[in-house]
Amino acid sequence: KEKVEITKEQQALMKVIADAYNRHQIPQDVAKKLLQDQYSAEENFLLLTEMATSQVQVLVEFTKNIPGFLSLNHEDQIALLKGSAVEAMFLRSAQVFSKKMPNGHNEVLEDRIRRSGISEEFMTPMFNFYKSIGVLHMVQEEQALLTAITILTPDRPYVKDQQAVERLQEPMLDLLRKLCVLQHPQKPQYFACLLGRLTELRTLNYYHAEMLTSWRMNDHKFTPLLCEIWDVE
Ligand SMILES: COc1ccc(-c2nc3ccccc3n2[C@H](C(=O)Nc2c(C)cccc2C)C2CCCCC2)c(OC)c1
Repeated sequence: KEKVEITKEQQALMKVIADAYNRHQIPQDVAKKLLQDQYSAEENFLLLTEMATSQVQVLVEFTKNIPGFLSLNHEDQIALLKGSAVEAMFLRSAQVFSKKMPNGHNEVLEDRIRRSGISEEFMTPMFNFYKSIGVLHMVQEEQALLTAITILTPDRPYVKDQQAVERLQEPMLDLLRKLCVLQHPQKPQYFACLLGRLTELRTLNYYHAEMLTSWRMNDHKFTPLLCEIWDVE
């Protein structure tokens, strides 16, 4: 039986990533807001663009705390952020969706999201992903590492020095693997399962632009930051 040990430097890395992740979180209040009222498709779209815009801003702050990220080539830093922002948004949404709330609130939240204005065809892939994340019951550290690993994906479009990104991603993967063995000893496949979620996450990239342009309303307005990050307008 392999004895898994987290080294001193891995403990330090975990602390840096977990602290940065906790510091840079949008409050859960979007779920509370959605539970309070049933908004119109227009109001929901506005809420979505506001949430997504602030999510990109906190993602940049979180990424700056990833050891070594700021020493990457500057164009590559932009390419990594641009390439992972949508996935980080869905990963964050999945985490918010999976949070256990008082009786019936999770069902109300799902219903509000189903009727938010998003078109029918995208609900299945989106909720399938949310539920596949939910059943994993990830701890904060795993969520933080998974977000860092998503950002540090070497084969994003336009990344020039992929090796440099791999060198930053590898220690995160190694640490996450150890954490999974220690946190979920009864689930030897847990680490592989987490990485499988990242593959599922990439498929949502293909849908996101159409999810937005097909939102049940006319004249979809986006912030300049979202035009940069989302393939819209
Ligand atoms: C591109 O299309 C999307 C993306 C995300 C969601 C989404 N899934 C959610 C799961 C739980 C809670 C809220 C959830 N959201 C939106 C939200 O704000 N996501 C969110 C963001 C954007 C940043 C940070 C953090 C979060 C949670 C609500 C925006 C207002 C209408 C209802 C969805 C979505 O739902 C239809 C469609």
